[in-house]
Amino acid sequence: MSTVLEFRHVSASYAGARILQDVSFAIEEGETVGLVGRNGAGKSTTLLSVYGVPQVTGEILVAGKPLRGGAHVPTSRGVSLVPQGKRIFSNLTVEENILLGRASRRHGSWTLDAVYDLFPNLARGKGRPGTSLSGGEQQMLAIARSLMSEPALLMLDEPTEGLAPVIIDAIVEALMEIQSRGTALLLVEQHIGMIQKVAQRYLALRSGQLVGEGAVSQLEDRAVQELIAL
Ligand SMILES: Nc1ncnc2c1ncn2[C@@H]1O[C@H](COP(=O)(O)OP(=O)(O)OP(=O)(O)O)[C@@H](O)[C@H]1O
Repeated sequence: MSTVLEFRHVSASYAGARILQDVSFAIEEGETVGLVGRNGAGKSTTLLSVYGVPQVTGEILVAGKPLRGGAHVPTSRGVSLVPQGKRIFSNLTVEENILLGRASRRHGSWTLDAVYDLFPNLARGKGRPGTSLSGGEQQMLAIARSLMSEPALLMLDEPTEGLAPVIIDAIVEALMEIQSRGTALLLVEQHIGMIQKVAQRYLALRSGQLVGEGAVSQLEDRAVQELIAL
């Protein structure tokens, strides 16, 4: 099995303030990993480190090779981020927003038809402005856009934040479908239930340090819950 993303002794800071400290982990092809921890633990910073948003030391490897260069590099090598806040463009239609994801196109099976099969609501609203969709549909749109780059690893930053339970169920189902096609997922979520449904393994951050990792079944353990203060 090969590694899609690896952090080796990664530290990250914003304007000299250290946020992540000596974080090391690896994500294998096709697996789903939940990244948990309380507010401010450094979960988003971990995802953004792949794009060089904070200042990073240590080594980040994508598909086994060290990452260097511009922000497009992770995407062209198979890592895509669905950011917190979705970043849907209001001046573009739903379909135009989806097609933006093709900028770094690799070979694969995520065509427009395939993402419309996954999210039929997007097909029905494809001519509408992206931001006219509901919050849940905009989240689906952000996921669809990322899939167009044919990621080997899709990273999602709190994809269910602020969504109703019925929409969360639809997102869970879609993530399971994406997973069944062999895409690895790195999922930042406050909803532990969501991680338990979708992920096989968890990584726990506290104050910028990796303080635990293991099978998701261990998230029930009192000791683990106390560690990450869920
Ligand atoms: N652009 C930035 N400049 C300076 N500090 C930042 C910046 N972004 C995040 N931080 C700080 O880094 C720390 C970690 O934030 P981060 O967003 O990674 O945490 P998180 O675990 O994702 O939390 P949340 O669940 O609240 O999103 C916080 O103290 C935050 O204030």
